[in-house]
Amino acid sequence: MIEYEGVTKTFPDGSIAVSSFSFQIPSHQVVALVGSSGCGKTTLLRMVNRMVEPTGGRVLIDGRDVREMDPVALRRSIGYVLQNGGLLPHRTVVDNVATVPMLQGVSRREARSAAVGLLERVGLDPQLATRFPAQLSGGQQQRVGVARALATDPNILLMDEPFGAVDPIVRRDLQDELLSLQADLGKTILFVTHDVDEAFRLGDEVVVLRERAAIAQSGTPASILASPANDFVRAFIGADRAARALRIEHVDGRDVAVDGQGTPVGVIEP
Ligand SMILES: Nc1ncnc2c1ncn2[C@@H]1O[C@H](COP(=O)(O)OP(=O)(O)OP(=O)(O)O)[C@@H](O)[C@H]1O
Repeated sequence: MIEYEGVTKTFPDGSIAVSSFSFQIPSHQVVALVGSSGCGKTTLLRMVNRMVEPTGGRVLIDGRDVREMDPVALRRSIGYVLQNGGLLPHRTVVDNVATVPMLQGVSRREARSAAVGLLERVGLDPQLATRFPAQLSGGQQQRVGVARALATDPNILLMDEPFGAVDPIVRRDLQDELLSLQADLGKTILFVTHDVDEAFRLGDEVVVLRERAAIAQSGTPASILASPANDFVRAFIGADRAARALRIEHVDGRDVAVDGQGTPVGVIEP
């Protein structure tokens, strides 16, 4: 479990990125932090692996204050996926995935062979393993980023807008892939996005943030959709969502779900 206890971050220039944020991320769950640009999502994420140190409050992992942990060991024990992949440009795909395990003492051969397995696992053709990152599409690079984050078999994955830079179809594929990996692996995942649909699709729980990481609402996607806590959440989860509000029509003895524009979107099973 990851716990934020009254966490605050004031940067040296006086800007307050996070003000008194408290939240618990249960183990083996995906929690999606969603909010507009600049609301403090990345700052929150980076506090877990100590890339940002809070100026107040504490972050605990399984009851232990992260400040008591060695930052390098901590970072190596937590998977981190960034929007642009964050891959090392001068190393091949397979070596990008194998590097951290090798730093941890795994032999080159073993690390490379595990890396190829992981690349397959995230849906990447193993033939691409000897390419360099620049020779891959954006979506393929993100898959490598996920494989690399998983290479040390961490309990925690931090994902910062990992699918933000790819087209909607590839994005959807990557989301599916993550959901299927998570069904097998059961990691504790903290996922940052500004896209409400993505947050609702991936999060077991969603935290809607406003400026300075104030929690506007948290809960399951269904509970937030069913009863937005206030006008901010209502506006944030999308004016267009009202247009998408579904209704049931009876057609040929079956219940068909129809959206706000009258487009049938599916059949309701009895
Ligand atoms: N090193 C820094 N020094 C000063 N201010 C910073 C620093 N890093 C972030 N901030 C400020 O803190 C606030 C939160 O930034 P953060 O990157 O956490 O937001 P975000 O929600 O992740 O935004 P985005 O979605 O645009 O990445 C912003 O106002 C930002 O300008």
